[in-house]
Amino acid sequence: MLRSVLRASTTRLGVTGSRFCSSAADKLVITEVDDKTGYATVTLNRPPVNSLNLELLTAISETLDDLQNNKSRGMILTSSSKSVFSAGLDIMEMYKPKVDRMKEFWSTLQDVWFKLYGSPFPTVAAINGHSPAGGCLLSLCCEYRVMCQNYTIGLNETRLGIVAPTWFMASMRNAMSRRDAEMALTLGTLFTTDEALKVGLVDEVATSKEDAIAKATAFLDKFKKISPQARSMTKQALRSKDIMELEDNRTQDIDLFVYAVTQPKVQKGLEMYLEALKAKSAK
Ligand SMILES: CC/C=C\C/C=C\C/C=C\CCC/C=C/C(=O)SCCNC(=O)CCNC(=O)[C@H](O)C(C)(C)COP(=O)(O)OP(=O)(O)OC[C@H]1O[C@@H](n2cnc3c(N)ncnc32)[C@H](O)[C@@H]1OP(=O)(O)O
Repeated sequence: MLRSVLRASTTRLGVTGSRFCSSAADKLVITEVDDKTGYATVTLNRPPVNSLNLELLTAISETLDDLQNNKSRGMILTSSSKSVFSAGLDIMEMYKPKVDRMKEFWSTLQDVWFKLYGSPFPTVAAINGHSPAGGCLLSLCCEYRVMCQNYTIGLNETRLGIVAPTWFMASMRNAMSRRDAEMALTLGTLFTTDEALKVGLVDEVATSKEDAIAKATAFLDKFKKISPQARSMTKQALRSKDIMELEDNRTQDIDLFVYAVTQPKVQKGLEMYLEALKAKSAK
């Protein structure tokens, strides 16, 4: 039985700050905690495609703080959309950008990655829709991925003429073999659910969102008899090299992002990609 909305952070209009929930529907991130298990289901709620803009990333970051402060027993990350988990970074944050906002945007994405990839509590992504690029990254930060049938997932940055940062790559390498990660990253492969299962990009396939949540819960249940402290220390030790690498290079990483994305050739590529997306959605 879902008990409470721990916190529903940041309204969809992008007002920074937080309010305790009145109506969850207008929140960018909805958090519900199950009374019995103590697990939090965190639902991304930025229609139509949960593209990750500064406001949504801020809401995710605040939610992860809340879960950590409340000593969460586990988190299931999912989406309110019927067909998209997350369309990745909001391309509008990168197309004709204002540099100050762009820096804040990237720094907030880094925060989300630190908090999710390094979270002390166990995390599962219930991927109930397409999950390209930044959407795939969010799921890769989790320890386990359950994906519904007939969607696509992958780090497809090279298809947009951009390069996935090294910490995106490290997250993928943590889930699948180095060889498969290299092929996937260089080709910008978007895997179908079944293909993703074969290469280990996802761990289980589900028949519906409910089935995905049930499987995610079963994964979290596996830790019932394991010491939470031993579990989290083990996870963090395994991931610490990747985390320290970005910690040591945060500013350079932001500068590189700004430099790369503001290149005229990259801007042109983003413009064409956006046009193609809009033309497709207009059909
Ligand atoms: C070694 C390292 C060296 C250097 C590295 C240094 C720097 C790195 C520099 C940059 C790194 C950037 C990393 C980027 C990561 C990203 O995440 S980029 C985003 C990639 N995302 C995608 O490619 C997905 C695009 N979207 C889709 O494919 C589809 O929308 C979908 C399959 C997700 C869903 O399909 P549909 O349900 O059919 O929905 P529509 O396509 O009709 O879309 C509805 C609506 O939403 C708009 N939209 C979709 N995706 C985005 C997006 N990502 N951002 C902004 N807007 C998006 C789409 O245009 C439609 O809009 P309208 O036409 O309705 O206005």
